[in-house]
Amino acid sequence: MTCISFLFSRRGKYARNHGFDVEDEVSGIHDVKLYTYKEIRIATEEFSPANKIGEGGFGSVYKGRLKDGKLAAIKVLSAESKQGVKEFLTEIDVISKIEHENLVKLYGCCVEGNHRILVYNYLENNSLAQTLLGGGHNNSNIQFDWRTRFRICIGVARGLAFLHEEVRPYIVHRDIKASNILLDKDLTPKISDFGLAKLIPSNMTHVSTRVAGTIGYLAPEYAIRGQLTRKADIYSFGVLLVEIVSGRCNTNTRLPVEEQYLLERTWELYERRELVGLVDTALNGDFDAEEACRFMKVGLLCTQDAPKLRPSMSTVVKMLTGEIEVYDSKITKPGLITDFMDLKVRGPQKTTKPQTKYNDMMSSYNLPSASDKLDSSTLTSESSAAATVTTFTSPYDQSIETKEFSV
Ligand SMILES: Nc1ncnc2c1ncn2[C@@H]1O[C@H](COP(=O)(O)OP(=O)(O)OP(=O)(O)O)[C@@H](O)[C@H]1O
Repeated sequence: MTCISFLFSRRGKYARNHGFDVEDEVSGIHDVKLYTYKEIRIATEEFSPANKIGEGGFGSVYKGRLKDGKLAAIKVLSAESKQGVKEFLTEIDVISKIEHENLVKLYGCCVEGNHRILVYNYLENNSLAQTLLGGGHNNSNIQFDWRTRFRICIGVARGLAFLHEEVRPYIVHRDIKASNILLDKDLTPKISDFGLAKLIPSNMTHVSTRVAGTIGYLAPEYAIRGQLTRKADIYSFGVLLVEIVSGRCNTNTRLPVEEQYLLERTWELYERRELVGLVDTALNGDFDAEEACRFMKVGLLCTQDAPKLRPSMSTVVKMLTGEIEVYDSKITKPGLITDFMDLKVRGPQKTTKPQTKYNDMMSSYNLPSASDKLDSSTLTSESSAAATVTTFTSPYDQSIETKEFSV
């Protein structure tokens, strides 16, 4: 663990000097295998387009076969981004030291000249965003029956409980979402993409940080004040849980207005005691209704407005498996970022219509599905007197940076 703090303090120095001595930094990490660029070129057949399996905020991802015969997913950091170098180091730092059935495994990396490459265990069945939530636009023939979804939800919950409660310093992932849950050949879920993760010493209640994450999964208190605790991941997990049970993305502007925001819809149906109506129709009624409704109630608990009302991940695991009961009396309206936008936008301007700004923002992002990329690069929303400047920046994804607050 000393290795981690050593690494971070050195990183600060390099950052101030406008550069990262990446090779130097990587050599400070002992548990990671270093691949040569030649090995990577051979594994990916010279980065053949036929082997390209994805594109993320980080750069391109290729499938490759390593010298020892193992299949690997090879993430090539695009050359331009400084931000990417930081994330590259974070990712190595965080996952080279931990191992769990529900976390993606890093085999090693390549840092030669300008090349920054991460090498992972190859996972055969893509991400939940591309398969379960792919809306028929995917090549997957996976049948997400109720048992499979049950196992996936519990697997992700266990992976997160491990990060939050079993490693020291504990880790907040910060970007739990459907595209970061990969599935292996047995459909065991693996949490991936640790580029935004934060290591939080146990004597600190939270860290204040620039907000980064994905719209639709962000806990309101984190989006508003930038206060990061494990509860922000738990909120994102709650959103993901409801997505898995319902088979719907958290935001879908193609649906009728009252159904566009999944969490709002979940709360509405919960209040009407009609939660079962939200379960994915693709299951053709073949599911355990008691379990499915319990899962959605846990989703509501995880997304409660007050972070302290959200259960810890180990409690979530027990609620999902039925070891701990989920009491209706504990469930109140979830924290919705739509409400936060109302509040902020209304401010002293009493005439501003509730939700207008948020809806405008969402439609200008044109978010039909969680896996879609943005094409607008920056959108700024300013509420007049409060001098609140919320900048939504997205070179590649739906990331939010909140620059200033006055709540
Ligand atoms: N270990 C892996 N095994 C198989 N496929 C992978 C693996 N890692 C990534 N991929 C594929 O590459 C795609 C891009 O992954 P990456 O983590 O770079 O970006 P992302 O999570 O989709 O988006 P973002 O970086 O914007 O959050 C994934 O959606 C997945 O299809």
